[in-house]
Amino acid sequence: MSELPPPPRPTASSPAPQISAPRSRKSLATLPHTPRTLSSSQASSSMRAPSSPRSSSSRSVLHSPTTYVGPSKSLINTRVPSSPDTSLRRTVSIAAFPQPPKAGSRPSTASSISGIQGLRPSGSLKERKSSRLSTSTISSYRTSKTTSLIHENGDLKSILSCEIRDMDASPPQSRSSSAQGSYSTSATTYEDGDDAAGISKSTLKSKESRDTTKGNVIVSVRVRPDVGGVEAIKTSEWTVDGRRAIISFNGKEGGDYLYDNVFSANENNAKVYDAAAKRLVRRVMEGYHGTVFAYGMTGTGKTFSMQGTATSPGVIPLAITDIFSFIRETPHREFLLRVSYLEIYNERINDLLSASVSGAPSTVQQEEIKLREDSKRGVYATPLKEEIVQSPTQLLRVIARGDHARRTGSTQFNARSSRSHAVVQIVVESRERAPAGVSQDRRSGLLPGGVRVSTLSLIDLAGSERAADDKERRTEGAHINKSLLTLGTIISKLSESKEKASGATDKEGKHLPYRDSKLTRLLQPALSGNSLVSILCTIQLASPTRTHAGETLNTLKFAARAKNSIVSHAKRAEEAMGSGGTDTGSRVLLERYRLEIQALRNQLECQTKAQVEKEPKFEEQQLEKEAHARHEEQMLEMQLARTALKERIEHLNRLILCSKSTGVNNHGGLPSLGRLSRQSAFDAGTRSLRSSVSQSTLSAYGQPSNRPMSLISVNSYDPAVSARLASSLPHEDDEENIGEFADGKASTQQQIAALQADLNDKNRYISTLERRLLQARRSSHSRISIGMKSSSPNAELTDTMALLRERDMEINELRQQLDDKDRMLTALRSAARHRDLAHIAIDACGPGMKETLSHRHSLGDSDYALTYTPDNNFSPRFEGTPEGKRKSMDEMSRILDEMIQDRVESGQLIKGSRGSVRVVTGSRRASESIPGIASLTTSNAD
Ligand SMILES: Nc1ncnc2c1ncn2[C@@H]1O[C@H](COP(=O)(O)OP(=O)(O)OP(=O)(O)O)[C@@H](O)[C@H]1O
Repeated sequence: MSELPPPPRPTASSPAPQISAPRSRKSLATLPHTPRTLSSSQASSSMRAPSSPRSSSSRSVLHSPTTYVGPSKSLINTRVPSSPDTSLRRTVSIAAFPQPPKAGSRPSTASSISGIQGLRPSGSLKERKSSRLSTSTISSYRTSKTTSLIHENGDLKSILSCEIRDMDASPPQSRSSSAQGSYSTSATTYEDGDDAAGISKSTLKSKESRDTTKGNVIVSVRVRPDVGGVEAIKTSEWTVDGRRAIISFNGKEGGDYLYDNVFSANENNAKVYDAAAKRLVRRVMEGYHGTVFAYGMTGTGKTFSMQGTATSPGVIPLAITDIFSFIRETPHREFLLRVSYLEIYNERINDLLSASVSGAPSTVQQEEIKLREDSKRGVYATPLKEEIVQSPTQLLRVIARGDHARRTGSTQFNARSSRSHAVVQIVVESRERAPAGVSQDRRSGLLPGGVRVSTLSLIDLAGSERAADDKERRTEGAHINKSLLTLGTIISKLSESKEKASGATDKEGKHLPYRDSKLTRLLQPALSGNSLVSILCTIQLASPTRTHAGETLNTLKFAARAKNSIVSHAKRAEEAMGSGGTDTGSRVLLERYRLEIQALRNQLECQTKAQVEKEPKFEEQQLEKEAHARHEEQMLEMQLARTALKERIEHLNRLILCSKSTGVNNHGGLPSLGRLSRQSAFDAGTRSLRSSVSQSTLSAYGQPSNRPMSLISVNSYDPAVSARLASSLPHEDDEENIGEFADGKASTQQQIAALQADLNDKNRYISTLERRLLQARRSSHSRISIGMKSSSPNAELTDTMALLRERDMEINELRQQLDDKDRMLTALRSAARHRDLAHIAIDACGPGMKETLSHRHSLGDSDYALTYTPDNNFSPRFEGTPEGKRKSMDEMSRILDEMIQDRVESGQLIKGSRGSVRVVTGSRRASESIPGIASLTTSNAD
C-alpha cells in the first residue's frame, strides 16, 4: 500500500463525464484511526460500493477513509452499498486475515461466500451481518468473491462465490507466440471457475434466486503504472490491493472500492485477459452474447489493454487466439466467424474495414451507417462490411487494418489518443456436426440441429478528457464526453430503476436515454441484460504533471455502479432452424453456405450424370472425327499416288516424245519409231488394245521397200522361222492400223495422226486412271464408313495398306516393262544405225556391190545381224559372209522368239488366234484382286 497526499479535487471545469455521484453513500460510523484488531466475529468487510440514490441518506458526504497501514494492524476501510436507510462501514483488521494461499491451492470454504454478500446491494444488513459472522477470514472472502459468468450447464445461476483455482491467470509460460503470430493461451487447460466452485451449494441456495444474473457482469479496474516512476506527486491517498481487488481512496470522498478484479500496475495483459475476459469469450463460443469494454480517462491504458503490444498482446488478440483454440477443441461442432469493425467518431459511425488501405479516412464518402433494431438481432449497424475469417492470423490482420483506419490524435495526456469509440464485433455461428455415419437430410441438406449465432463485442472507448486547446480536439472531446456521460447516466438510471422496482421488473429501458448517443444505443442490448458483460476500467493514480483523483474517482464510481446496476439475463442463443424466412435465418451464413454447398453438390451430381450419359455420344463423335481425319489422310495419300502416277505417265510421255524428236523416222532407219514409242507407252501402262508388239517392234527393222516391214521379211532366209513368226505376228486385217508406218517412212500427216492417236491413248489412260482413283476413293470411303460402324480402325488401315501395296506393285511392274521396252528400243535403234552404216558402206563400194548387197539384203541375206549381248542389248554384228549374216539373223529371230514366248508364258503377252500377240497390261493382272479395276480394264479393252 502506498500513502499519497490528498489529490486536488476535481475542478468544476473538468469536462470529464460526471457519473452521478453515489447519492446513497452515507457516512457510517467513523472508525477510530487507532488500529485495532477485530476478532473474526467482529471483522467486517465494510466495503463500499456505490449505492442507488434512494439508498443514500447522505449525499456527497464522504468520509475520509481510514487507512491503517501497518504490517499487523492495518485496516481496510471498505464501504458496503447501503440499504436505503443504512450504510455500513466496517473496518477489518488485515492482521486478522491469514495470508492467502498461493494460487491454485487456496482453501475453499463454505463461509467464503459471506464476504461478498455484503457487497450485494440487495443483501440486507442483517444478512450481511449473519454472513459476516460465519466468515472466518477475509482471505476466504477473497477467494470466493470472484464471480463467474454463467454456470457451466448454461443455467442462469450466478455462483457468487466460487473459487477459481487459478484466479491469477494462467502462467505466463502457457502463452507463447505461435508461428502465425497469434498467441496460444491457456484456454485448453483453463478450468472454469464454475466447475471449480469449491463451495457448499446449500450455502448458495438461499442466495441464488436473489443474486441470479449478477455473475454475468464482471467489473475490473486496472491501474496504469505511473509515468516515469515519478514518486513526487504520489500521495498516500490511494491504496491498491490487487489480491483483495480493493482500491481505497483516503482523500475527500474516500472509501474502499471492491470489484471483481483489481489489477495493480505491475500486472500484465495476459493476466487481465484471463481474469476479465477469458471465460466470457468461452461463453460466447458456447452461444451467449458477450461484451467487453474498456472505460477510463484518456491515456490510462484502454487501448493498451484491449489491443496490447507485440510482446504483450491485449484482450482482442488473446480472445482471438482462444476463439480458435475453442474451435479446435470442439470437433463435434462446426463454426463460421465473421468480423466487423466500426468506430463512432463525432457521433458518426464509420466502417473501419471499408476505409482505404492507407488507413487514412476514405476519400470516397461512405454510405451513412445507421443503427437499426430488430427483435432477433437487437441493435445493429448497417450497412457494415463483414469479413469471414478462417484463421487467427486472418482475423488479427482484419482488425489491424481497422486499427490503422481508426482516428487517433495527440492530446495533452496521450500522444496517440484514440479519438473515437471502436467496436470490434465477432459473430460466431456454430452448429452440430453430423455424427459419423449419420447423413444429413438429403433433401434439405439440413442437419438435425440448427445454427446458433452469438456475438462478441470488444469495445475500446475513447477516453474522457479535459477541454483541449485545439478546436478539433475540443469537438471530438465534446462528443466523447457526451456519449460517456450518457453511458454513465444510463448506468445510473439502471441502478435507480432497479431500486425503484425493488429489483423486480421493468428494466426494459424505455425511459432510459439509450438513443441520446450512438454508443449507448449500440450498447443497449448489453446494458439491458441480453449479454454477458465485462467492464475494464483503467485508471492512473499519478503522473509527473498531475494527479487524476477526480477523474479516477469518477471512473471508479462508474465501475461500481455498473457492477451493481447492470443485470444480465444473458441466455444462450437459440439455434435458428432453416435458412430463409426470418431475418435471423437469412443472416445465418453457416446455414446459407451449407445449403449453397448442398445445391452445388446436387448440381455437380446432375452434371456428372449428364456427362456420363453423353460420354458414349462423345466417344462416337470422337471416333467419327478420327475416321474423318483418317479418311482425309487416305485421300491425301491417294492424291499423292495419283500425282505420282501422272508424273510417271508424263515421264513416259516425255521419253516417247524424246524418241520421236530424235527424228529416227526421218532417217528412215526406224520408220515406225512413233509406232514403237506408242507401243512403249502402251507397255508402260496403256491399256489400249490397239497396241501391238509385233507390228511396232518388228516393223522397226529397216525394210527398205515400201511394203510393210515385218519379221517375216526379216527372217525370210529361214522359211520355217519366217512362217512361225508370220503366224505369231498379227495379221494385217487383224490390226486396223497395220501398215500405217509399215514403210518406215511415214508421212508427216501419218506421224501427226499417230501422235494424235498416242495422245488420245494417253488421255484415255489418264482419264481411266482418274476414274480408277475416284472409284478406289469411293470404295475406300465406303470401307471406312463400314469400318466405322462395324470394324476396327485396324481393318481400315489394313485395307488401305493393301491398296497401297497393290499400287506399288503396279508401279513396279510398269517400271519393269518400261525397262524392257527401253532396252528393246535401244537395241532397235542400234540395229537401225548399223543398217544405215551398212548402206553407206555399200554405196561407197560402187553400184555393183550395192546392187549385190541390196539384193542380198532384200533376200534377207544381210551383212549384219542383231546379236544379243550379255548386257541384254541387241547389237548389230556385221558378218563378213552371207552365211554369217543369215546365222546372225536367225539367232536374232530366235532370241526375239524366245523373248516373246517368255512374255507369253509369263502372261505379259497374249497370243492372238491368228498368231498375233498382244500386251497384257500389268494393271490387268494386278487388278484381278481389285474388282473395280478389273472391270475398268475390261471396259477399256472393249
Ligand atoms: N499497463 C500499462 N503498462 C505499460 N504501459 C501502459 C499501460 N497502460 C498504458 N500504457 C501506455 O500509456 C500510453 C497511453 O495508453 P493508451 O493509449 O492505451 O491509453 P488510452 O486509455 O487508450 O488513451 P486514449 O483514451 O487517449 O486513447 C501508451 O503509451 C501505453 O503504452
